[in-house]
Amino acid sequence: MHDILSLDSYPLDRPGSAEWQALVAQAQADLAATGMFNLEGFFRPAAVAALATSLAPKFAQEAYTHARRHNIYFRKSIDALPADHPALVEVETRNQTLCADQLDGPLSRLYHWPAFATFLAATMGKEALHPMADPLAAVNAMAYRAGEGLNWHFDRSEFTTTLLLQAPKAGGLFEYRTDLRSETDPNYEGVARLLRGQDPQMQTMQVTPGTLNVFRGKHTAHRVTPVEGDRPRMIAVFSYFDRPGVRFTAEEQRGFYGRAA
Ligand SMILES: O=C(O)CCC(=O)C(=O)O
Ligand SMILES: [Fe+2]
Repeated sequence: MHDILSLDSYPLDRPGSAEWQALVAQAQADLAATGMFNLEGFFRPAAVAALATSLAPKFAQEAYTHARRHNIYFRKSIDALPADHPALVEVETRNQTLCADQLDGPLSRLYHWPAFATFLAATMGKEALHPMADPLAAVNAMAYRAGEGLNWHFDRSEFTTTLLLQAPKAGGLFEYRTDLRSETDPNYEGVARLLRGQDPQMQTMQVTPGTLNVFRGKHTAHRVTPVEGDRPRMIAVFSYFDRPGVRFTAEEQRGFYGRAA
């Protein structure tokens, strides 16, 4: 893994060592304070540049154009809400996705490296995390070209792990509103206010390519604003779960990837 990861700075290959424990403790402190942590330069700059270059033609030729209108919940309806409630207002998303079965190479290697899941589990205070058994969802790469983004949503999984591969010239900002809802309070009025663009607690995160970001997105609403300019924003998304064998349903696969596998 030394060829692609900065293991001198981020000793994921030495689980249990003092320096590994210090890194885990720092990540946990960041998560508690801000709902996320970033490891800047986690992926080596040369490796991340090479990966972006190698993925560009794949995006052009093979990617699924994910284009749809959806609400912040990615659900057709919410039992407690009338269909015209402002929390259900629809937004538009459009981006390019490469699925796990289209990604061999460094992203797949990292996803299946047991020490990566071990580290992520430790930061989350979990005994273990497991790769998905889903041939499409496990690890994805997404590209956002000019005018494309990912609109407001809550994640289905408790947290999301991403690696920025390429930054756009402008736009493509990651905007988020921490703890907009909770397990006990859906805060529909707060959701409506955010969607109206009137939430003063909305924040923006900017990271450099090669940064590993772990983000608690289940209750923190977030979006990627439309990219501007001719350099796409490219990002990898890694999905792990508490239990082994997790798969999307065929319907979920078709919704996200336009095909089932
Ligand atoms: O592209 C990003 O930075 C966000 C990705 C994201 O929110 C997701 O995959 O759920
Ligand atoms: Fe998300």
